[in-house]
Amino acid sequence: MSAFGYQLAASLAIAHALLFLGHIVPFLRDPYQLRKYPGPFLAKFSYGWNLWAGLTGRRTQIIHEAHQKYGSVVRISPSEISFSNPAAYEEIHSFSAKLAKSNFYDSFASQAIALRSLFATRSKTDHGQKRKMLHSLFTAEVSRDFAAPTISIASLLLEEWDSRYVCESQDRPVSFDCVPWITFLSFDLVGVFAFGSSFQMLQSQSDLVDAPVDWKAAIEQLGNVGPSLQKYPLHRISLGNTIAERETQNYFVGLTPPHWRGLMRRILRGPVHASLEYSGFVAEKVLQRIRTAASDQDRDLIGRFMAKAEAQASLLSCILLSSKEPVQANALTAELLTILVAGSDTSRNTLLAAIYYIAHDPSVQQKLQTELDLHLQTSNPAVESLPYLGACLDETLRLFSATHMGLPRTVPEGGLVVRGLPLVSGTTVGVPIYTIHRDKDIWGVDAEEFQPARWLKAGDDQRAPLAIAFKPFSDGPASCIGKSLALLQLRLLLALIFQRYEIRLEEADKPLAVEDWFVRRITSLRISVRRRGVA
Ligand code: HEM
Repeated sequence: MSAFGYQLAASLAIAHALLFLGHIVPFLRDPYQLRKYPGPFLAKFSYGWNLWAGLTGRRTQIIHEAHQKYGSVVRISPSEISFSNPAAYEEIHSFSAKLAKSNFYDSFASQAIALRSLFATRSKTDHGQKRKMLHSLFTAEVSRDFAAPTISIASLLLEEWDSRYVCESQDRPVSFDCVPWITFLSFDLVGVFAFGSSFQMLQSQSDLVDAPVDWKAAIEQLGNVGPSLQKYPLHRISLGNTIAERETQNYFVGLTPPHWRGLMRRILRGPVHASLEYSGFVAEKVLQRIRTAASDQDRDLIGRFMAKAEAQASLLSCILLSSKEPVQANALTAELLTILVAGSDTSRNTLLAAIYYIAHDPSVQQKLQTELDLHLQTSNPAVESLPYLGACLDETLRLFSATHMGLPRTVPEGGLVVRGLPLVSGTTVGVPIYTIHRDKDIWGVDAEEFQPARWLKAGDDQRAPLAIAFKPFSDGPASCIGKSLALLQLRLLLALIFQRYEIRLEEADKPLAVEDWFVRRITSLRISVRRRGVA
């Protein structure tokens, strides 16, 4: 063997030895005292199993199957335990529990802006302060201000569907993929909520938006918001694809152990760039909106703008007007980076799933339509009080929670006992929402089936156990801040869509086409629509 051959063999031997020691030594030392817990063999030694499960796009299903195989406590990485018992949710996520978000959330901190959003904030104290500040912008009362814009934006969707897909002869319905339409709708709605104006995607039938070519210039400008802001050369980016790439990247990086994250980001160079472009886009939108309030003429415009109820309640307007401090453009941008995603992706996928489930069962669709016809007046759609509509939505959120994984939390100093098991400080714990939503002990033998009636049949004594195992919006201090808005909009949209159309699935025998990342993503849903009451 040549000298080079010896060198190569020696290097490989050292690399293998290091790799072996790097996994075996921690396993033998067992710093988290997790050796006694069952789980996939590789997960005992390496974070690779968890990352591999993520890369397959079926991680929640894989962890669900691991629970079926190993029981209610499963070790899914050298430092992480998954609990499938619904009672563990309360112990981990309640207000009295002291667990902070795990280092998974570091990956959701913007690479472009030093400040963290509420969602990515891990320190309990900082998170509590931010939450207190933002709370008043997400109350049920504020959400109700968005009912009117939701109806008017939804009517654009319905007009488009009427003109394109409702044909004279209902014998040959036109089938189409409704995913792009619901995507445009969701972005337009979150645009109104966040910036006071829609992205007009339904009008343009495109999710292309203008973003600064030089994203860094827009970010730098955030630190120096003056009356005369710089203009940037812009280019068109697909907001849907950019956000999808950003979210997938955040999810993979979050599943990677912290010391390997730099390498992972280098591997995911394309999505990392998409994420930075997205930051530039949001920064530019924030700057534009602040500029609207900055000059004399714009103050006038803002005055008129604020007179409109829906604009008055827009997130940005509230922050701008309620803040006594000078506007922190970078803090706003950090928050909006999350809210544009959290407010569109989750609702979009939930709405698509609800359309799928309701259309899948003609008897469910008919019952819903009977309720809508009896009680819904277009002028005043009091959707909050419609029980079957509420049951359809709850059942959708049960079977299809947009955020469905075990939301990882870190055991604090001093350790913690979960379900009677002592856990040492630093251990990561989670309860997969996907799995507790399918627990047969709670939901019955038909747990896998879409049965809205289960919510109406449940007597008062049965509601408490159901509530313990129903966490689509999570629970406790870091639960979904947008829950009221999401529920209001989803109820309205479902009511408007199903009162107008009878919907059929083109491929009713096929399961939903879903990709499983941090937010579950429906990739296609082909339907046909028939105007109700039209022969
Ligand atoms: C069906 C729709 C929705 C579902 C299923 C949902 C679900 C969730 C869940 C499970 C969490 C906890 C995540 C975690 O701990 O890692 C969460 C957090 C959050 N959601 Fe939602 N969400 C929805 C809609 C919305 C909307 C419409 C908004 C805003 C407009 C929003 C904004 C947020 C924010 C900012 C957080 C972070 C809260 C915190 O850390 O305190 N969500 N959501």
